[in-house]
Amino acid sequence: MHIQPKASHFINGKYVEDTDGTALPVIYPATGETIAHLHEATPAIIEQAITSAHRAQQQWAALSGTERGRVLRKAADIIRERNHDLSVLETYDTGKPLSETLVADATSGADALEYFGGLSGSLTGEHIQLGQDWVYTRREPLGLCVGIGAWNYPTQIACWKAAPALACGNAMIFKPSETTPLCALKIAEILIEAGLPAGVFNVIQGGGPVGAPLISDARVNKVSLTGSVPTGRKVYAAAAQDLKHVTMELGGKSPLIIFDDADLENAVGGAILANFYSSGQVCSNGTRVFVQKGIKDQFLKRLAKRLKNAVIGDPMDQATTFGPMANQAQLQITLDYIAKGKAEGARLIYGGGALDQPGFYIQPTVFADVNDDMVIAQDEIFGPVMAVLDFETEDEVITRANATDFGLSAGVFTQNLTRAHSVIAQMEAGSCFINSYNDAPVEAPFGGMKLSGVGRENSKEAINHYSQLKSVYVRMGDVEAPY
Ligand SMILES: NC(=O)c1ccc[n+]([C@@H]2O[C@H](COP(=O)([O-])OP(=O)(O)OC[C@H]3O[C@@H](n4cnc5c(N)ncnc54)[C@H](O)[C@@H]3O)[C@@H](O)[C@H]2O)c1
Repeated sequence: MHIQPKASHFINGKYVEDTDGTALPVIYPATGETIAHLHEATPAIIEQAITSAHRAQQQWAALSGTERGRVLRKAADIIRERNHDLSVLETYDTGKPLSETLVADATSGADALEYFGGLSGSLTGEHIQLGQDWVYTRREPLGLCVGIGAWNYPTQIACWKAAPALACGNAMIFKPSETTPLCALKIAEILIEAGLPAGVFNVIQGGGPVGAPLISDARVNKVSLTGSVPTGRKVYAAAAQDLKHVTMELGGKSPLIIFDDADLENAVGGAILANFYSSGQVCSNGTRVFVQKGIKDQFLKRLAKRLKNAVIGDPMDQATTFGPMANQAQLQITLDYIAKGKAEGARLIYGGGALDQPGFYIQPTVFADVNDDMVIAQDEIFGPVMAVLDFETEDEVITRANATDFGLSAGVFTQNLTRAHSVIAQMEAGSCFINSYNDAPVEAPFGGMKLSGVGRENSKEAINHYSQLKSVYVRMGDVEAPY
């Protein structure tokens, strides 16, 4: 297993290095050790990536959808064959336990490539008869797309963006998060091995200073960002200068509503999945857990008991179910929020501190008796901190659940399915769950309302965000001009 990649960037089908770029250490979150060194893209690297992607796009778009799809499906097969190695790499990049990465990262990326590879041969326009004249539509690619990733799901994010973009005949330059630069390079390598023409998918490294010039380049037609709301505002504003297409997958502070009549074990399990998977670093997490008063005490008791079963430790040990945070900065942000929660008077019922060992480890943490106006109930923490809030009535909880500028996800646990559908229909959120939480199959649209995003990833809907329609009017008779 080679952790140090052959070079920092992957452009025009090859690894490329430019050591003039600022050094980017890759830190293994479980130990704090530096495991690889990469370099931020220089202006020369950025130009090389844009030139090669721009050139390769037209050749790629000229293939039939079926031919493009074959490449994507082959890449999906290779990813599945190498799932173990790719999962180990994802664990090195993020610190997430192997027990998670083996089932949720490369496999999810392969699902996206397989799904969009299957769809690409069926992308068609329409024929609209208008008397003897007619209109037909052509579904055309946007051109050159830029993908910018967050650090929590580096393989999945690269594939969720690349798969629909490439299926539609676009080229892509993907810039992973500067803290998790390794996995996207492997995806680029695999796509070439699967037959993708050189230059159609490129990876360059760096932070905001590398992302910004990509967005402002006139040859770029679309930007798809996964990141925080503040970054989303900047990227959206930069893209707006040239009215470029955007997809924005941003942050959240999602509500999970548990009614008295919920199945207790399922509700507790849902709350655990909604807060502690990937050590809480999931955008759609249901971190405001509204629990109806009648079930509250039992819920907290069972939750605390089940949390004791979390196995915190070496992420490479498959028995481990809770790994470190992805980086030191995020660990500190999370600890600061825990301190705020204590200072605000929330009742700490589980966890609450960092682990005294190397690496960025923190305990899964639960606060009860949280009020709507506490900072821990309002801000996205992006760490393993659950805020439990009490409620009494359905109307009350709907109003309080929606009282946020975010709108990524929402969940409800109840055995009354009429109520479940009615409550979910009133949630101002894009990705919702009934008696479940955080399922993200490629067949389902994924994305947020309000400040949580623009556009949708996955499902047939993503095709609309990586292609544009041209309509062509065809006159069969003579042109009748007024003069
Ligand atoms: N909705 C989703 O699908 C989803 C998924 C995962 C994470 N997220 C969100 O991502 C955030 C955590 O990730 P993060 O800390 O990496 O986010 P971030 O906003 O700090 O960075 C995201 C990406 O944007 C790049 N970037 C920063 N400034 C830029 C600029 N001016 N121009 C271009 N690119 C720029 C970064 O280098 C990084 O690659 C959380 O808010 C989380 O909710 C959302």
